[in-house]
Amino acid sequence: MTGVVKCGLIILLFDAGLWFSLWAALVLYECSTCGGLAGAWAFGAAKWAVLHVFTSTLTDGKRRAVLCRLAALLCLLFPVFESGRVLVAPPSEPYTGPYPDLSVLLLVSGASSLACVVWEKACGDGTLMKLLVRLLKYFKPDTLYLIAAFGFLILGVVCDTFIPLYQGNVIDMLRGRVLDSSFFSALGQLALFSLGSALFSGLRGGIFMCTLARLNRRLKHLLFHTLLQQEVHFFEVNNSGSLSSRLHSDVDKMGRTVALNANAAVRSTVKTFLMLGVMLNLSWELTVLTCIEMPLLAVLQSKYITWSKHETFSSTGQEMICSIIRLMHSFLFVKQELKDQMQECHAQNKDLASQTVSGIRTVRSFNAEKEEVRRYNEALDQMCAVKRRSGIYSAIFLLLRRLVSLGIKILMLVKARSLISLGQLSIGNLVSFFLYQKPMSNNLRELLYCYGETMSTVGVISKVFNYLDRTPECKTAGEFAPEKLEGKISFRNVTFTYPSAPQDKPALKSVSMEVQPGKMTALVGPSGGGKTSCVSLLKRLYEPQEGEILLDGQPLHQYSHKYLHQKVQQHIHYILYRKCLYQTQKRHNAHAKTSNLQETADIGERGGRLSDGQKQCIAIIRALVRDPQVIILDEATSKLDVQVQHTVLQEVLSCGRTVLVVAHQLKTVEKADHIIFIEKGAVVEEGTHQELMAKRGRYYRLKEELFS
Ligand SMILES: Nc1ncnc2c1ncn2[C@@H]1O[C@H](COP(=O)(O)OP(=O)(O)OP(=O)(O)O)[C@@H](O)[C@H]1O
Repeated sequence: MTGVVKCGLIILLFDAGLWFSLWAALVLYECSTCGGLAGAWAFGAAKWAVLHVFTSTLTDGKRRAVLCRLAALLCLLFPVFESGRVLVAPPSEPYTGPYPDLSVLLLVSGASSLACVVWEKACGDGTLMKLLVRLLKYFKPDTLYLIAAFGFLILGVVCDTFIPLYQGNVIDMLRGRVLDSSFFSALGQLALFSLGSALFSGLRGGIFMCTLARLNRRLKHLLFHTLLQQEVHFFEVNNSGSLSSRLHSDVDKMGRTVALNANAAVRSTVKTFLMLGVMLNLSWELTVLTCIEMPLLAVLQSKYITWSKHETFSSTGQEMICSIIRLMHSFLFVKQELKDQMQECHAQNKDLASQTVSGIRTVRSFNAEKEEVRRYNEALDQMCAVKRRSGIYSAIFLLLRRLVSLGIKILMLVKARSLISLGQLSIGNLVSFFLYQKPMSNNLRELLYCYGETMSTVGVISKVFNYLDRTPECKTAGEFAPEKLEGKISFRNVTFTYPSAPQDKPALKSVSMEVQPGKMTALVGPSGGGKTSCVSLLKRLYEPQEGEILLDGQPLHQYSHKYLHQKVQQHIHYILYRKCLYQTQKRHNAHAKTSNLQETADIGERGGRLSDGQKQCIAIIRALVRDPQVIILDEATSKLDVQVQHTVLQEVLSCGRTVLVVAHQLKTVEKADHIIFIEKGAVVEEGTHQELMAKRGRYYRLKEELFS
């Protein structure tokens, strides 16, 4: 048992002692009255002062917020409740003050402890509250909608609350000899409240849904925008699946949690208090019996949790108090856990099926159909097992819940019989009470469910906020955008290590090279030499750790982002829409000459119905659409035949463009004005094809190796 729980119990006992002292004094001095409401408040205030000192002594002066809250509740709940009761439903005899009543003591102690536990578990270290407050700020543009929705919610709840009361009144009137006019007026009021409830609930629901849709749109837009600002390395360490899940399911979930749960929590809280007031007014004895049902169900639930973890009903020997403390937190959590598992299984199954279908060519070539079916079967079995567990859970819990409800109902009927025979309760009142009982339990259950749901989204909300708060780790672009660009590129002592690679394994080591404007320069070398890394740096996908890259003598990062990416283009196999293809086709006749693509042709998903050569043609021509001054071709023509390669290169080299070619086919680069040989991240040799062949160095040997 934790120290705080021990202290809490001692405070509860001490408070009970103070109550008993008051009652003993009343008996001793034969007082029939104790100052009425003023007496209740004076007793509460005096008790608060004593409990405050006692709590400080107990905790050696260390202020424990939870214990202070408990002391305050123990002292103030009673006078607040009594004042409300006397003001709302004045008793027939004058109120005498704090009277000796054990049920009052138990009720106050129980309600205070429960409130503290719920507060402690719900707010904990304040993380949840901070996250929720931040999330609520995103609702700011919809403040008016929210005010309207909550207004309708409260009106709907008030109407809802009075329906059973009027139903009971109408039933009472059916039995007695009452005037037609009173009967019809009660019926009219009942109809009015029912209509009001339906109308306000409908309006509330509609406005909440609209607000939620607007919030989702806002959050998704913001998150998508933030994600697209991140550096490339971010996308290397976060896979696309998890980012897309953040963007879609997580944002939906967090919006839904706050909007719907806040809606449900406010509705249930207001309803609970209103109903509790009416029920206490009808019969406090029956109300106490009703309130016992929920904690009992919670105990059953916690027992089930123990059973589901150890697969046995045997007692774990845990102390009762500890399990009660954990109770509120764990209530409905098995269900939540199973729900999470089920979602995970769904996602896995979906992922597996879509991976297999999209990679059907690979599956077929490896004759892996049977293996894929087996894997899918395994995933389905897992899903079945979770569903079975969930089914067993539901069946057991439903049975126990029904038994508890039945037991409580029998007790209530026995008590109601004696109250009716004593003339303290009418049949109509009893019917009203029963009509309140079920919604009351539902409200409490809904409150706990909202709490569970909100707790389960803490992780989701903080993950989304982490992404929203993330500042990209790349240099911000400058504003430089000259009218004329020659296209001269210089690498000066560039050293670069990929963020995800070990620091002692640089991809480029002190690379210095020049790409002359209006000329074709080729980067060649063995695989993994560093050619693509040069291209990535030129496109500012990464920043070099040392050295600099200049474009027409200006550091790359000084250029405006838009300008740089308009003027320096790389062909990329990035098939988006067919529309894009035909825009391209209109501007470049070369497309018609090279790709043989018909306007009506369906290119399939991600251009799956195009040949590799056609894809390369489209990629090059699309890069040309923006009329760049510098064009990068990284293995861009490897799938084209010699004739088409020639047409494409002619098109690319027209208009005095600077062309940087990366190719393994040395035939392609022979025509280049300048060839740079890169190996192990360093420039090994450079010159024209003839110069390098005459030199008989690495270029010559690579060509010989390829030829042989
Ligand atoms: N995203 C990355 N993260 C970490 N290391 C990388 C990454 N991309 C490339 N590398 C490493 O950097 C080195 C240079 O790779 P690069 O892609 O530039 O070579 P390349 O010459 O273009 O090879 P290829 O001709 O096969 O395309 C290699 O050792 C490679 O493993």
